[in-house]
Parts: sequence; structure tokens; C-alpha cells
Amino acid sequence: AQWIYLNGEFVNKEDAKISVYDHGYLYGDGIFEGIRVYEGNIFKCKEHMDRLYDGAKSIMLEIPLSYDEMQEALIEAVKKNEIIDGYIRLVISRGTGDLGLDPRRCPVANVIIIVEQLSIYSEEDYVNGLKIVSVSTRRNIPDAMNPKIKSLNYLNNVLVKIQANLAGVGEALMLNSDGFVAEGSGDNIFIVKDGMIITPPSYIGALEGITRAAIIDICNQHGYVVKEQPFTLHDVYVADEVFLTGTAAEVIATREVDGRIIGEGKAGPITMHLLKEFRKIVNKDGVQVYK
Ligand SMILES: Cc1ncc(COP(=O)(O)O)c(CNc2cccc(C(=O)O)c2)c1O
Repeated sequence: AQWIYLNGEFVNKEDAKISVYDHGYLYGDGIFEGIRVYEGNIFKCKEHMDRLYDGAKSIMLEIPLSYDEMQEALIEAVKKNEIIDGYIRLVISRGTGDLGLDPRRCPVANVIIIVEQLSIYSEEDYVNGLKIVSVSTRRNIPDAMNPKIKSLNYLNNVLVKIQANLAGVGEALMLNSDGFVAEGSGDNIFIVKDGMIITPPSYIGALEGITRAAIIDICNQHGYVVKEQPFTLHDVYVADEVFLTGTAAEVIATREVDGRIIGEGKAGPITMHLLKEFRKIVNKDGVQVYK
């Protein structure tokens, strides 16, 4: 059976229900995290929790569990579902209220933890790289709905995914309102040019990816020149390598962008090296559930 953590209780998947008056459902009023478990290790648990609590503070949502209680709930949910390698979706909504927008009508937030087996990209995808496009849908502007907040407002991302689907590809890039490359619908982007590794700075209007941060660390540890600076689609097209990073994607190469073949048209050497180094740390840096 699959057990869902719902407000302090574990309930069967079929019984895991929330009210239609939940403001996460009605208005996307809430925040979430996607976290991976590798060999019983909740990878980068602290970083995910920090981002979650920062997002909650930013939207003035009070999470009814302390940091330690939340971490215990995550551990319990992984154990209860006997997950060794899998994926945690942690969802905090404003809670059940009335039909008005006012968060003050939601006395307590709803806390949901879903733990599942993982469906990931094929090893072939990692070697061949993905074919992607850029789309007309721009990233939310930071002073309207800050992309640094991993909120339940994912329609911006869904619209990008729809355009990717229509283009027959698996992922698509968003620009920001100034025309600089922001990120993919569910991942951050890096380009490699003449040995230099570049990723957009977080002020560009993108989620501060935890995988992105891990890759920057790995680059520094391995003597790569890595910079956080804005770039355009032109820079992507003429790059030697392009790759995307995310909890689900890990480090996945891009072989073609808007019809332009990137490098040799497959995962580049630096991309493959970074993926190898990334996979060395995923069962270490985090919270060990079973040890
Ligand atoms: C908009 C956006 N940008 C970047 C990332 C990568 O951030 P992390 O390196 O911290 O994960 C995300 C996160 N995207 C994400 C996280 C978990 C699962 C899935 C999925 O596609 O199922 C997507 C995201 O949603």
C-alpha cells in the first residue's frame, strides 16, 4: 500500500483527500518541494527544507510543524513506504478556508507528504541528450510572482510544458522579460563555451535550484571556471555543451535547441563528467533514513 502523510496522520492513497475549499486547490496558494531519495538518503534535505521555510515566510504562510518535526515526518514517510530510491513531494497549502482569497480565513495550513518510486530519464537520454526548444511564454517577473518561491502557482511552467508538447520535445526554455534565458519548465540551465561553464544568476528570475548549486560546487571542486551571468539564446545556440539540472533531471545534456545542433549533437565531455561527480554524492549529502 502507499501511505500519504496528511496533517500528521498516515492515510491510504485512496483516502488521501483534502477539501475543495483548500486554497492550494482554489488559488495555488501554497508551496512545495520535490526531493529525491537515493539509497535511503534524503538528498540535500536541509537545502530543500530551507527553501520551503523561506518560501513559507515570503508568502506569510505558517507551517504548523517545526523544522525538526517536518524532517521527522519526511523520514517517517520514507520509512512507512519502504522507499530506498524514490521521490518525495512535500506540499504545504494555505489550508481550508472559504471562497474568498483572504488567507486569514484559512486557520491552519495543510501538510501533505507523498512518497513514490521514481520515474526518471533513460540512460540513453543522458548520453544522447534532449532535444529542446525555447518558447514565447516568459518566466514570471520577480516583482509579480517571484520564481524563487517554489509555489503551487505552476501554470507559468505548465504553459511552457504545453508549448514543449506541441513542439514534440520533452523540455523548453523560458526567457525572462528582458529576453535573457531564465530556465526550463522544471530545471535550471548551464552552457559550456571554451571550457567556461555559465548559468544564469538567480536574479534573472529563476528558481534557485538545489541541483544547480550542487553542480556549481562540483565545478569549483574540480577546477572548472564557473560563472553566474546572464546569456541569450544566441549564446545557447553557439555553446559547446548545454545541460539542464533539477531534482528529477539530475544533470541532463541538451543535444539540440531550436533546431541548432549543440556541439557534437550529444552529451558533451564536461556534462558527462559533472553527472558522474554528481552521482557520487547523491547517497551521501543528506539525511540517512535507515542508518
Ligand atoms: C522551475 C524550476 N526550476 C528549476 C528546478 C530545479 O530545482 P532543483 O534542482 O532544486 O530541483 C525546478 C525543480 N523542478 C522539479 C523538482 C522536482 C521534480 C520535478 C519533476 O519534473 O518532477 C521538477 C523547477 O520546478
